[in-house]
Amino acid sequence: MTRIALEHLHKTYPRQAAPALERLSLEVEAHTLMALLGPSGSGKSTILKLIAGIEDPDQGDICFDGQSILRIPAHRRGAVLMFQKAYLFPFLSVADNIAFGLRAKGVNKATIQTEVQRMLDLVGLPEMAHRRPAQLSGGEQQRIALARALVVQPQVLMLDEPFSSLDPAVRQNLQEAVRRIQRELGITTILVTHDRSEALAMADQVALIEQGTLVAHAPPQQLYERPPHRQAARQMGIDTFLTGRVTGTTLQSQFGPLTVSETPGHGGEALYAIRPEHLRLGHEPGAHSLPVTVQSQIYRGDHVEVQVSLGETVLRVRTNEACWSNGKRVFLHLPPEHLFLLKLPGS
Ligand SMILES: Nc1ncnc2c1ncn2[C@@H]1O[C@H](COP(=O)(O)OP(=O)(O)OP(=O)(O)O)[C@@H](O)[C@H]1O
Repeated sequence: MTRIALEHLHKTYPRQAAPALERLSLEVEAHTLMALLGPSGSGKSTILKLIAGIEDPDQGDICFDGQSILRIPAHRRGAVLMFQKAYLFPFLSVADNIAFGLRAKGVNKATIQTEVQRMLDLVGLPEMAHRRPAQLSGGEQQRIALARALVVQPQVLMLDEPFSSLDPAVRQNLQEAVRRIQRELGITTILVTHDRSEALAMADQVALIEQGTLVAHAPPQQLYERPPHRQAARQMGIDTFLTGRVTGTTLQSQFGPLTVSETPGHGGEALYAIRPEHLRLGHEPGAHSLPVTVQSQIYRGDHVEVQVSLGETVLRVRTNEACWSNGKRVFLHLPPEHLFLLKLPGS
């Protein structure tokens, strides 16, 4: 039942010119999973380190259910952290690894035994109690690390890229397990990732972090389908932006006139975006098309990524056909219903 509030967090590491976090505020509702998504070095792990008490903020506050935790020592905050590597104790059995935190708390032997088995069942490895970490696969080690983190019944679970060293099948399997367990226990969880699909698949809310600041946060589908501004749209994989004035339903874009169905309600400059999978390529012009030149085509199994140039601008199109030869003049279709408005910078 823990709601986390990060309030104007500011952190500059010693001998660093730029702050790792710049007055960042964010709330994580109780029982939910918040994914922090952002490029390398954007400050995601620093947020976890501040919550865990590994580092202290220069300014700002961190509250659990309205109470500041900054004066509470790290080991009493009830926040556990799981990393990319499992860091299990190699000479202890799986059961002893999981029991470690309970022994440190002086919990009696019978309770420890029950709790360890409960955790092994929870992470789907009920028969593994007597194995050593070296006898487990990478995915199994991560499940044991999760069991070890959860056995102490923490208030907050923090996951720092816990799946990034695993192969895709194991990774998906563990993502699903973590999501199931998180929901079952209702534990407030923060997941750090730079994998967009992972954030979208797992989170109740996704927070986009860039250069130590919060760019946007919203439920995954909302953020993916309607990012609020260009910066968020870029992080959601969009790179086709159109600007210009709208008269009636015609956008006088930098590439030529285009029909839009959503209009800004003012006569000034407007900014539109369209997802790569909503762009269409064709050999014939149409009502909502622009002439482009094919630059390259990359076959990606479930889709083909085609890069086309429109004057100086290069755009990415996601299609199902691999028939676009380099240098060919074709037509890029922009369905009006998929062109959506973004906030203009400073608005
Ligand atoms: N202990 C430290 N001392 C000095 N600078 C640090 C330290 N830890 C992090 N930084 C710097 O702070 C910034 C934010 O780092 P942080 O690890 O929080 O980013 P991140 O988004 O988690 O990156 P990644 O995805 O690569 O793990 C980076 O510029 C990094 O170099």
